[in-house]
Amino acid sequence: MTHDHDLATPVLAARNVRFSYGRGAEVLHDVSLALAPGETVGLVGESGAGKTSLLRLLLGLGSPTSGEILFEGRPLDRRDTRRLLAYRRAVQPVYQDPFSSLDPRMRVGDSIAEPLRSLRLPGGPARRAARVAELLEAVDLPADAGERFPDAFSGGQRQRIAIARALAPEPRVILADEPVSALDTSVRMQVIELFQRLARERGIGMLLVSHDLTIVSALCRRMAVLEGGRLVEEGNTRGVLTDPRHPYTRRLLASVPRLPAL
Ligand SMILES: Nc1ncnc2c1ncn2[C@@H]1O[C@H](COP(=O)(O)OP(=O)(O)OP(=O)(O)O)[C@@H](O)[C@H]1O
Repeated sequence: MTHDHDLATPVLAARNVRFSYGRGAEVLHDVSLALAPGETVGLVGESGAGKTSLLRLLLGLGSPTSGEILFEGRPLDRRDTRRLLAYRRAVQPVYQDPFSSLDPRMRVGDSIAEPLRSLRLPGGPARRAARVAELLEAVDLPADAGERFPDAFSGGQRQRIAIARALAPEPRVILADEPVSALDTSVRMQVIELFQRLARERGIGMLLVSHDLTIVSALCRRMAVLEGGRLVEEGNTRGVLTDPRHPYTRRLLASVPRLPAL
């Protein structure tokens, strides 16, 4: 696998994206957002703003009604299977609910190894087992965790397992939809710290959907604000949180009980 990626080209971008579910009303109106290599971006906005819809399109789980999703600078072509495979390896999701994102009948090690198989990464069983051990260590889980089933683990541990699985194909970006909001407050910060470490040590880019500005300010250098399907503000997180330009962002900030320390 080569790692000499072009540092100037965004890994993933939405360009003038419009989207509606079936014949329903449009839920994304001309949204453009780019993720540079290794960049951490927070996507915030109230419930129904379109955050999850945008994430789904970036994950390839649907197509924009108009506009494009660009991977490494070029639109995705469904017929180009080689490039599609590279995209599926490079862009990995982490979901909100770690209780429904893992197959309860599969041993944790098999769940983590599953993307290696389905994304056709080279290596046989021995190499996969070594990789699973490495991934468990990367997310601070004991080596024997791979032998057990998901029900042996707490919510925070399950989210670590989901993160290990997302890391398996050596992604360039992780798209995380409210990855800690289902967890107990006591373990939230630990999972956030894990994301921070992965971004720092592995240079993995991150698009983090959250309604929690404390988390966004801890993890994301840049942030974008969606309101009613439109990107109304975007910029350096510190800048946006200290000097919000858009009235909607000001209201969002005002609704946070305690402003994150900047
Ligand atoms: N499967 C669906 N079919 C039809 N409409 C949908 C579907 N999923 C979402 N919507 C609608 O699309 C709009 C945007 O929803 P979306 O889930 O993307 O927002 P969100 O910002 O992620 O909200 P939340 O924070 O509540 O998850 C909403 O009006 C929602 O009702």
